[in-house]
Amino acid sequence: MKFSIAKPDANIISKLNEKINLKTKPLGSLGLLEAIALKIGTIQQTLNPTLVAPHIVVFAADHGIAQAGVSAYPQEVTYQMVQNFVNQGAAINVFSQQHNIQLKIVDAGVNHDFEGTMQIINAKVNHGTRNFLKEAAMTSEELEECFEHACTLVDNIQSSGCNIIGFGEMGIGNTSAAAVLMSLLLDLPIEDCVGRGTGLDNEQLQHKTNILQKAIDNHKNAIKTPMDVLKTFGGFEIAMICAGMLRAAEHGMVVLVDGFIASAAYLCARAIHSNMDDYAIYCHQSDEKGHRLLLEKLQAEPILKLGMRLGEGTGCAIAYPIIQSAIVFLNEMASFESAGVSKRG
Ligand SMILES: Cc1cc2ncn([C@H]3O[C@H](COP(=O)(O)O)[C@@H](O)[C@H]3O)c2cc1C
Ligand SMILES: O=C(O)c1cccnc1
Repeated sequence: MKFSIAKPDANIISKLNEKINLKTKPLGSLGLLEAIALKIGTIQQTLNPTLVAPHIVVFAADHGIAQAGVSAYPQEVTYQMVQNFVNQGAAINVFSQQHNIQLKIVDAGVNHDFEGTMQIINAKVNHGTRNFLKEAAMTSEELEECFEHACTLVDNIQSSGCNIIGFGEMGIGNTSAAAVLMSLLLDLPIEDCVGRGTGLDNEQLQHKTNILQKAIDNHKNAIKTPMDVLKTFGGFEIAMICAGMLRAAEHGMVVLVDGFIASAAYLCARAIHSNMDDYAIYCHQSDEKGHRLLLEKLQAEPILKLGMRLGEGTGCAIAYPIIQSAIVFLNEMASFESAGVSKRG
């Protein structure tokens, strides 16, 4: 599948900077809010950007690698949490509701049959991936299916008017997949990428690291492209987030990047299309060990650092009102001239 993501015209940057600098404040004093306003203005090619119909899409899927004892929780938590999403009980439910963000829950490949639960979008590719310690997590056809589902979904959301979208995930074992993606796509030792996920102790963390190193060794000769990495070690939810981000960028939408797992999907997306970076806002720095280094490698300054390590898109939801503040100051604050305030001498 090919994505055509335009490089936003940089001509507007000087005009946006001028507008930002003429606001009644010392130069640069709104810090990261100024960078966010500049980025969204550039994406939308306007001095008066808007945020319309914000959405968060949570993709859920199971992982064969969970059989290797790499998570502190059992696999059935994935489907139980999907039911919790439907019943409005999860963290992402309450935060999305708090900020008027529309939430969509997608079964990307959970090892459970939901039997037509209305509120779940059915994009099930399989009942979980295969165990990548032994074989590739998915087939090329399954990966392609993930891309198709995600693109259709983002097309539908975009045609409802949405211009800002975040992606979340649920899948026991997915910090393992994400750690391998990070290690291979950023060429870093696996030890620097592996973390405690849902809460492993030191011994379990060492086991997880050993397993992931073994898995990398088993497949390393077969991996050449970012799509190979995604197919071999990814999850259905991670592949759908990757494709969803690419499609959203293609539509000129603002893409909100959540925590460690969503960021690993983002690494795949930017490896597939280098213009992806122009559309991304990094919502928070997760407490999962590899995330600080991942963001550092992207030279990304996250909006928040709250010690959160949950996923589900919660970082996107929590950061959203701050992004709104960036838009509000750009559109509504007075300028030195309109307010009759003297400029710097
Ligand atoms: C109750 C519960 C709710 C969650 N919501 C997100 N995750 C997060 O934890 C999982 C990844 O961690 P690991 O790789 O260690 O399994 C993912 O499902 C992620 O979304 C949760 C985990 C649990 C247990
Ligand atoms: O940052 C995340 O996305 C994360 C970290 C730990 C567990 N689940 C998700």
